[in-house]
This record gives sequence, C-alpha cells and structure tokens, in this order.
Amino acid sequence: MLNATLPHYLFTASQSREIDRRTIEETGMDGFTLMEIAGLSAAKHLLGSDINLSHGVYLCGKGNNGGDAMVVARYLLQNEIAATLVFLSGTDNLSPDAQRNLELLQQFDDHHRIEVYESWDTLEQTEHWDFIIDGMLGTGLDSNLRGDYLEAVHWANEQDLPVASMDIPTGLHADTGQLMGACIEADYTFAFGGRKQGLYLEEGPFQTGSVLYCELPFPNSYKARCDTFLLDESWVSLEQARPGRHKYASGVLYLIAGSEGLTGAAMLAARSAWAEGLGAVILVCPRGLLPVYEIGLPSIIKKAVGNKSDDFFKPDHLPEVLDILEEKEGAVLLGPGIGRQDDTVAFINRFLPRNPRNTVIDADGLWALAQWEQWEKPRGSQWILTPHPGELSRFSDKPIKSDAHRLHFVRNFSSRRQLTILSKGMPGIIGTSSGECYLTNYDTRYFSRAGSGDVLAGKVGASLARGRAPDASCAEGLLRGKKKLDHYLTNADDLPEPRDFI
Ligand SMILES: NC(=O)C1=CN([C@@H]2O[C@H](COP(=O)(O)OP(=O)(O)OC[C@H]3O[C@@H](n4cnc5c(N)ncnc54)[C@H](OP(=O)(O)O)[C@@H]3O)[C@@H](O)[C@H]2O)[C@@H](O)CC1
Ligand SMILES: Nc1ncnc2c1ncn2[C@@H]1O[C@H](COP(=O)(O)OP(=O)(O)O)[C@@H](O)[C@H]1O
Ligand SMILES: [K+]
Repeated sequence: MLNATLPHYLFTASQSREIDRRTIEETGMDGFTLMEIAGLSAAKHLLGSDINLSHGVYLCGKGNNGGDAMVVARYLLQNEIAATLVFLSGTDNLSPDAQRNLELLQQFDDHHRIEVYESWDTLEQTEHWDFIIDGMLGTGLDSNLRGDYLEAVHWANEQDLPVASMDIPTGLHADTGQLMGACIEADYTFAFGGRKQGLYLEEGPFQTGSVLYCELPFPNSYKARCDTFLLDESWVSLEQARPGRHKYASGVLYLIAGSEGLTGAAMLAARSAWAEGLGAVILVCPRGLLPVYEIGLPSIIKKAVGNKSDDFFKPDHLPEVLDILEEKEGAVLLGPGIGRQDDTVAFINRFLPRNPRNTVIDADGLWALAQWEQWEKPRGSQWILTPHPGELSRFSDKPIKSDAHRLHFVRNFSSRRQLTILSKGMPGIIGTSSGECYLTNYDTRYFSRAGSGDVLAGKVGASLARGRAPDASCAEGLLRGKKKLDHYLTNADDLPEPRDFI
C-alpha cells in the first residue's frame, strides 16, 4: 500500500476550513498564531529563494489570505525589505486577524519603509518593485473574481516580476483547479497547513509555479479524513529487480495482446515489462501473428493459440489460453492492441470470469469490459483498469467533463467495484478499492503520443507480476516512466517517443 506523509495530503477548501476551525475551537490554538506561523514559514522560503528582495508590492484582500501577506511583509521588513501594500477591498472591513496584523506591521515600521494604499485606484505605480505577493484570496474565494480583483490579477500577470501566492494563486478554485474569471500566474505558491487539491487539477499545475508546503500545528487526527494524496517519486524503488533463484522466481507476466495491424502495441507492452527485470514475459498470441513476434520480440516467450490463419483472439482460443495460464504463477496484462472484433470482445468477456489471476486490463480490453453490463471480478483476484479519458467515460452514465468530476468518479468507481483504477491524463489519478486517490505531480503531456499507454501498461503489469500491491504497481508504472522522461529530457533535445520510456 502507498503511504503518504503529511506534505502529500491534498485537501478541499471545506476540509481545510474544518481543520482550521477544529484546531481553533478544540485545541485553543488561535487563528492569529496560525497566521503568524504560516506567514513566517512563507517569509523564510522567500528569504531562501533566488528572488531579488528589496521592495515588494503586496496585493491584499480583506480576509485571512491578506493577513498572511502582512505577516510576510513584517518578517521581510525585519530584513530591510520595503513593502507597498494595496488593499483591494479597503482596510475598514479586514478580518480581525488581518486587522491586527496591519496594526502590528505599522508598529514595526520605524524607518517608514511601508506604504499603504486603501484601494486599487489610488495605487501609484513605480519602477522600484522587484516582487509581488499575492494575498488577495485563498480558500475564501466563492465565485468569479469581482471588482478590482480582476484588474489587479491582470496587472500582476503583465508585470515582469516574480509572484508568490499565499496558499492558492488568486482566482484558482481550491477544489476544482478551474479559473474563476482570471488567475494569478505564480512562481511560488506557499500551501499553508496542507496543499489544496485544485493546485493539481485542471489549470492548477499551470498557475502555481513551485508549490511549497508550510506546516501548521494541526493535530494529525483532524487530517485523517483526507482521502486524496500526491504521488511522490521517493516511494518508488529505483533498483532493478534482483534476479531470482530461477527465472520464474522474479515474476512472470502473461501478456494477452495484439491483433492484425496492432502488433506494435503488444510489442511495446512486452518490451516495457521485460525491461523491468521480470523472470519471464509470456506473450499469448493468435498463431497467425507468431512470425511477426518471432522477429520483433526475441527475448519474449511466445505461446501461440488457434490456427495459422488466426490474427485476432476468438472464443475458440479460450481453453488453450486457460491451459497456458495454468503453467506458472504470474499476473496477466490483457488488452494492448487486442482489437475490437466481435469475436475478440466475446473471447475477453468469457475469459475474464474464468481468469483467477491478478490482472491489468488496458486499451481494448476495457472496451470489451464496458460492453458487458453485468461484469464482475472473480473473487480473490485483484484488477487494475488503466483507462484514458475516453475509456473511462464508457463506464460512466454522464460525460466526464472536468478533472474534479474525474477524481470523484474514479474514487467512487474503484471503491464500489473493489478494484484499482489508473486514470490516465493530466494529472494521472490512481483510485484504490478503499476509496483513496493519488495524483501525479508532473507534466504528463510528454506521454500523450500513441504507444505510451502500452509502455505504461507493461510497467504496471510487471510490478503486479512481482507481487506489488495494485496501487503501488500503478505508482511504480507511472513514476518509472517519469524517471525515464527526466533522463531523456536532460540528455536529448527532441521530443521523446514512447519507446524512450521503456
Ligand atoms: N483560518 C485559519 O486558521 C488560517 C487561514 N489562513 C489563510 O486564510 C485563508 C482563508 O481566509 P478567509 O477564509 O478569510 O478567506 P480569503 O480567501 O482571505 O477571502 C475571503 C474574502 O474574499 C472575498 N471574496 C470571496 N470571493 C471573492 C471574489 N470572487 N472576488 C472578490 N472577493 C471575493 C469575500 O468578501 P466579500 O466580497 O464576500 O465581502 C471574503 O471576505 C487561507 O487561504 C489562508 O491563506 C492561514 O492564515 C492559516 C490559518
Ligand atoms: N509514466 C507516465 N506518467 C504519467 N502518465 C503516463 C505515463 N505513461 C503514460 N501516461 C499516460 O498515458 C497516456 C497514453 O495512453 P493512451 O492514451 O492509452 O495511449 P496508447 O494506448 O496509444 O499507448 C498519456 O497521455 C498519459 O496520460
Ligand atoms: K492568494
């Protein structure tokens, strides 16, 4: 099982507010102290960053997000860094903690390094600013940006200055990652007490810059209801599998894949699994395709079924396929390039209930599964489904139109069906049978070329064959591909191809 630590927890705005509320009401820790810790932590990160800090402009809302910005201003002031503060909703209705922080800031300013503007209109622009602090809106955002907030966001994005956002870039929806009219394009986002899930959904990854987690003293038990986490590369073993005593001891993957015109998908998946150091990858294929694989896959064991004229799977192949699977312990990867012939769909839907093995179902394997309304996973076996957005939608009554909807659907579907889903996209989402979801935190667009899905399925299958839990298998598959991508990007200039991720 994956084991996320606190910096990997992802919260919705309401979960976040609930944790704030309970901490303040039940532990006696007050909101002002929490704000102080948040702002101090952000100020330390800024002082340690490569941003030139001599005079900042602080865009402040009237809520606690503005209060965080004022704490930052006070700590930077102690380092002789001047501040121009602009209050987008004036200073008459500041939240109590923000009001107290404005007063404190003014008391600390004995060398008159602070200027305060009560509205956006009155701001006099100068050339002296070298960074922008976005303390306009955090989890309190409730609609598209109103009033001068819109103008201030556009202005900040037009400046050639680094921008650091308090908690969330203003204008980004904390739960969905959607843009609410306009949104700050931050270079840094300081996530207070927990990252908000919208930072990683939809437009979030393109708005936040580097997200830095700033710990707040919330009791861990209050965070226990969190069910969404960020995947972390450190969770993946970078070591190749050690060879076993004999080949079948290091894991066996049966690959049921390929059809005429789609043999490339089967080959990519087979090579990808093999590269993970398995003892054996056994490609089960229609006999007519054997000559192609003999040439293309010398290291892979091939087991042909049916007749020489067969170039796709048919229901008649079922007894032979089941016999082959009896030979050794191992996991199954079903689907890459298997095609959508009616006979193949019938073969898959008869095969699946009789297949007791842990199984990854990918590509047209999913297409077949979605045709079969009453499907059920055999007891005791573990399934991983690896749909791209179109394949995922076939399991849903309604079109899946946003990442937040996808996250919700993946969570419900995987827990209701007691299986693991690897939903491909940006972000990739792993949904587990216990209703937890794990999100990728890197640019998955490099993988959006035909064939990357086959490579990914091969790696997920290889991990499952080596006895990893299904959620860990998905994480390993994704992150090993990411590691190959990083290596490729540092060593080559052109666009990577799927085979570069093997
Ligand atoms: N509490 C804690 O323990 C801690 C909280 N912390 C910090 O507090 C932040 C949450 O603070 P918050 O709840 O005060 O909300 P916040 O985001 O500042 O905005 C609220 C105001 O915005 C306004 N408004 C809303 N939508 C708008 C729109 N579309 N366009 C324009 N205006 C809009 C709305 O005013 P209205 O216009 O409705 O009168 C409302 O009053 C959190 O993200 C973190 O940074 C940290 O200090 C750590 C401890
Ligand atoms: N290592 C990886 N990390 C994150 N996402 C990945 C990785 N490998 C593949 N993907 C996802 O898989 C998608 C490709 O799968 P898919 O669309 O099924 O392609 P195909 O079946 O043509 O190979 C990519 O767009 C990306 O979302
Ligand atoms: K903000």
